[in-house]
Amino acid sequence: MMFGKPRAVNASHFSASNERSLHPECNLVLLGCRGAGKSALTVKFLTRRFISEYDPFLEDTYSKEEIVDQEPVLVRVMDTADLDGPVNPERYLHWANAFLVVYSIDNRQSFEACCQYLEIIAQYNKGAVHESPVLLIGNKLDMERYRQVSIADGSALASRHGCLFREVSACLDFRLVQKVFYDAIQEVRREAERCASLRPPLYITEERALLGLPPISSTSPSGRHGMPTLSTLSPLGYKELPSVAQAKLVTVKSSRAMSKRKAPTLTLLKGFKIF
Ligand SMILES: Nc1nc2c(ncn2[C@@H]2O[C@H](COP(=O)(O)OP(=O)(O)OP(=O)(O)O)[C@@H](O)[C@H]2O)c(=O)[nH]1
Repeated sequence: MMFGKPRAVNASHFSASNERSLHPECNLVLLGCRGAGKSALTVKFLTRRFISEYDPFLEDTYSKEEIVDQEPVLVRVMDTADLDGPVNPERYLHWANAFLVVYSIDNRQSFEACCQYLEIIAQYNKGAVHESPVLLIGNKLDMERYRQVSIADGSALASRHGCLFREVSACLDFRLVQKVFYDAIQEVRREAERCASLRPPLYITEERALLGLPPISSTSPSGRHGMPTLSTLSPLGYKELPSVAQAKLVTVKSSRAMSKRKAPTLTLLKGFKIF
C-alpha cells in the first residue's frame, strides 16, 4: 500500500486516525537530464557509497527499509534514465508518491531541463486528490568552483513551483544525501495527513446500528447529542464502516515486527557495478 497517493480515493486508505501507520511504503522517483547525478544519489542513499560510472540507459527501481521519525517505511526508488528531457512520463507519474528533480550545479542546461519536469508534475498534481510533493535538488555541490547555477536561481525556481530546494553532493557526506530522501518521505507523510484531516469525521452514536439493526429512523436528521446517526452519514462515510460480519481481528506479533524492523533489507542493486 502506498502513502495514499491514488487519484481515485480508496476509502480504506483513510479509515483510521493514524494515517501514517497505514502507509508504510513510499515510492520516490528521481528525474533530471543525463549526467545530473540521479544514479549516484540513488546508490549513495542505498549503499552509502559513491560510485562514479553507471549505465546511462539503465532504468530501474530499488527498495530499502528505513526508519524515518521512528516509523518504518519501505522506500522504493526509481532511478529514471531520460537523456535530454522528459519522455513518456506516464510510467512514473501514477506510481510516484514524491519526485526528486535533480540538476547539476555546474551545468546550466541540466537546471533548465528541470523546468520541463516541474511543469509536467505541476500539471499532474493539478487534477490529483493528493498532491505529490516535489524536491528540487542541486547536485555536485563539491563542484562549487565550476558553479553555473546560483543558489538564488535554484531557490527561486523551487518557490515558483512550491517545492523544497536542497543542494547536495553524491560524493560527499552520506547524511546530507540521506536527509534529502528523508525530507521527501516526510513530505509525503505530511501530505497524506493533510488529506486525511480534510475528510469528515465519522460518528457512531447508535449501538443498534453497529449490531446490524436498522437505524431508529431513516428520516431523523440527527441522533443523540446532535451527532449524525449512520442513517444520516454520507454514502461515502457509511461505506467506510465495516459491518460486524465483515470486520476482522488482525493480530500482529510485536516481537516479530520489532526484529523485522531491526533488520534493514536492501532488496536489489541490479545493474550497478559496485567495486
Ligand atoms: N563531482 C561529482 N560528480 C558526480 C556527482 N554525482 C554524480 N557525479 C558524476 O556525474 C556523472 C553522471 O552521474 P550519474 O549518476 O550517472 O548521472 P545520471 O543523472 O544518473 O545520468 P544518466 O546515468 O546518464 O542517466 C558520473 O560520472 C558521476 O560520477 C557529484 O555529486 N559530484
